[in-house]
Amino acid sequence: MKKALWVIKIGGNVIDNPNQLALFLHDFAQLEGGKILIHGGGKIATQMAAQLGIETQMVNGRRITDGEMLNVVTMVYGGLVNKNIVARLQANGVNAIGMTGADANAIKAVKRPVKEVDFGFVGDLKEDSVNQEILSKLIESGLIPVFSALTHNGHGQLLNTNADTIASALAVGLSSIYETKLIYCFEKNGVLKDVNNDNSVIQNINPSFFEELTKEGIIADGMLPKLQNAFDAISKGVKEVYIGNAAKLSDIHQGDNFGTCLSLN
Ligand SMILES: Nc1ncnc2c1ncn2[C@@H]1O[C@H](COP(=O)(O)OP(=O)(O)O)[C@@H](O)[C@H]1O
Ligand SMILES: CC(=O)N[C@@H](CCC(=O)OP(=O)(O)O)C(=O)O
Repeated sequence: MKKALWVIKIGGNVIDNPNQLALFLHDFAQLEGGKILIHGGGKIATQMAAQLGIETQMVNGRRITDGEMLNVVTMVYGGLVNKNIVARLQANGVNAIGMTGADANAIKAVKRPVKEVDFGFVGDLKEDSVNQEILSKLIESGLIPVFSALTHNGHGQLLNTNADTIASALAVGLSSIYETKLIYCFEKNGVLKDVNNDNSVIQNINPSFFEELTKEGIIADGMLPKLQNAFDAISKGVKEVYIGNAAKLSDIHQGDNFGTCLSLN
């Protein structure tokens, strides 16, 4: 029987809130078994870029990343955010190790081809992007990898890669070794019928319902790529995918109490 592995993504709005982040990291530390954390930080990168006089442009939930913006996201995701999270996890008794895709050649990406939009230094992931061997070695040695939203192309180029996509690729890539459970944590209670009403959680979503909700405009903005990545993971062998509130991570063992559950049927 395969061992269980939690693959947990924490969103940018929680990272930007010190109290919520502290609570989440405390609960993450209590989760038993193998685990990986993936963090975003898009909101902080946008703020930092603005302070440097660099304008942010997002298309379909992805950041246009020219050379200057790549420098900003490398400093923010790979430095400021990643190292703070690692230090706080260490303080919670978790032997965390900060990672980008370049470290230990953990995740290789290809620069997104230029079509209607030139995204610049943005990386797309492929089926074989995740280095299962090195990651399972890290995990089996008792380390807890903490990934930022950066990958590399194997030729010296760092690439900015959506953190939801990295989480999905890690869950898929490691599913041949572990029974992976992918959990997207953010500041709301789940996928909501009314984005302003945290009591309107939709408990189950399958692909046809997803299509319906998208057409009706109920699912929009950053929730769109999150759900696309979530369904991609399930269709490629990830057993469980949930989207819910970072503050309720300790409920995850009783699946039904945690946000929105995604399934193929
Ligand atoms: N139906 C929905 N339910 C919940 N959030 C939604 C929905 N539609 C759009 N959103 C928006 O999507 C955001 C989450 O996406 P994003 O900001 O990219 O999060 P993260 O940083 O966690 O990946 C929420 O903060 C919310 O504003
Ligand atoms: C290519 C691309 O868009 N990368 C994302 C990576 C960060 C991220 O995903 O952060 P959140 O999870 O906080 O949104 C970005 O730069 O915004």
